[in-house]
Amino acid sequence: MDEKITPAKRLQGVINVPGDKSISHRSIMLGALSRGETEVENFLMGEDCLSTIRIIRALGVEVLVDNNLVAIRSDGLEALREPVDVLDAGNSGTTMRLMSGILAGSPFYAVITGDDSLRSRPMGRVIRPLLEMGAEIMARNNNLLAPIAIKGGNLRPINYESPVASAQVKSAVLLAGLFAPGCTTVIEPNQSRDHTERMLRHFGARVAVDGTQVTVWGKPGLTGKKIIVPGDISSAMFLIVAGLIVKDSEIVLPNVGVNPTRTGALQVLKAMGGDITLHNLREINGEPIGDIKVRSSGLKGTEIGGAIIPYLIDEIPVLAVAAALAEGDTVISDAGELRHKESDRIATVVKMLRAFGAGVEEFTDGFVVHGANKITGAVSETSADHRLAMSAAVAGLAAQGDTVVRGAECVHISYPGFFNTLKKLAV
Ligand SMILES: O=C(O)C1=C[C@@H](OP(=O)(O)O)[C@@H](O)[C@H](O)C1
Ligand SMILES: C=C(OP(=O)(O)O)C(=O)O
Repeated sequence: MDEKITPAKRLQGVINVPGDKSISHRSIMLGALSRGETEVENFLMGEDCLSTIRIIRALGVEVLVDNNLVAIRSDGLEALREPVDVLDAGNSGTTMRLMSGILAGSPFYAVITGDDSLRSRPMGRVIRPLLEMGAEIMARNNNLLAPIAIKGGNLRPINYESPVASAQVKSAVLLAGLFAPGCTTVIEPNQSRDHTERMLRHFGARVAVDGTQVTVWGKPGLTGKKIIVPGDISSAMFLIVAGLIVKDSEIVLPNVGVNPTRTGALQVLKAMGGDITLHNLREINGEPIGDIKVRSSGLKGTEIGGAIIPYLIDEIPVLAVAAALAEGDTVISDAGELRHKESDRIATVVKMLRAFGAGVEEFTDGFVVHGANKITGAVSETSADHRLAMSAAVAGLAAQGDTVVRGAECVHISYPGFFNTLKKLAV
């Protein structure tokens, strides 16, 4: 499906962004491992999270869906049953990697696969530690790629030093650690998002965090809980950048998750000169949330690299759009992980920005954007990558001339209703 974007004169409105994708996945998985009922409000009904629901159902746990409300009923850690067919994680890396940890702990045989994109993404990073914990695992291409066949059970706890800062790797090992007697520890090179740690505590697990080191105590008695999913800061970021780069705009986004391991892009945009303010800060189910207000601003180029990268990894495509309209250069480095997402997001972002007429140079682990105060409308291919499609649409709002976003239906992965929201804001 193609979506046509016309330049916006200004953007104005109050928008409730959909529920956080990372937290939605985890609410279903931890609900399925907890005794009793878990009720999830504001669940993200995006394709990725629906893949998680389908898999949990295929493992024998009841999941009821009513609009954005989800209820899970489970008998606890040992409730899952051997699935009769292959499990399909679709486009979702989070589903495949976190579920691999749960399957490694469960005493039965299961095979998990995904779409073309997911079958080309690195899975050795979760398979290696799970093998070390004692799971039997076979996967394509020498245990590097899905489909992954897992015969789980009888795990031992490990101390795992992860070579990558990845919440999916950390979470896979911590979730497997729930099934192992004793303490399982993960150490990361830099801290990644900590939703798993926060939610494990909420459900009653014992978790210790010391800098980049996280330990979970195995065999906990988890109990069902109520979860209210905050608005997704990663989805909000498309509207925030749009509000900054389209003249005379003012947008308010209530109830958005502002967990510090997710707000790197807010820091960067503020340092670039963005008028972004946070209001009504509070906490729900162990996650900080607040209301975000953004006004159009003149932006300056910046440098993005080092320990902040995991705190803004999914926002780099849209930050690159902001950089294209900023004064001066923006350099993004230490971001090699982008090559392992739904598309190779270094190559695809560079190609997208060039289509809009921006000056960009590609490196192995990042790129530099030569900012200018003008970009021109483009036909943007999206490589079936939701974040690319939404970034191109945001660029189109501030470009001169019309833009066409090809394959725009992929936004359903994380932000159903995205294009309607843009239309509503363009008063
Ligand atoms: O744990 C999660 O929910 C996620 C972790 C990140 O991936 P990595 O762990 O591969 O960095 C992120 O890019 C993804 O969108 C969601
Ligand atoms: C990388 C992403 O998700 P996942 O790894 O779950 O496919 C994303 O949503 O940008």
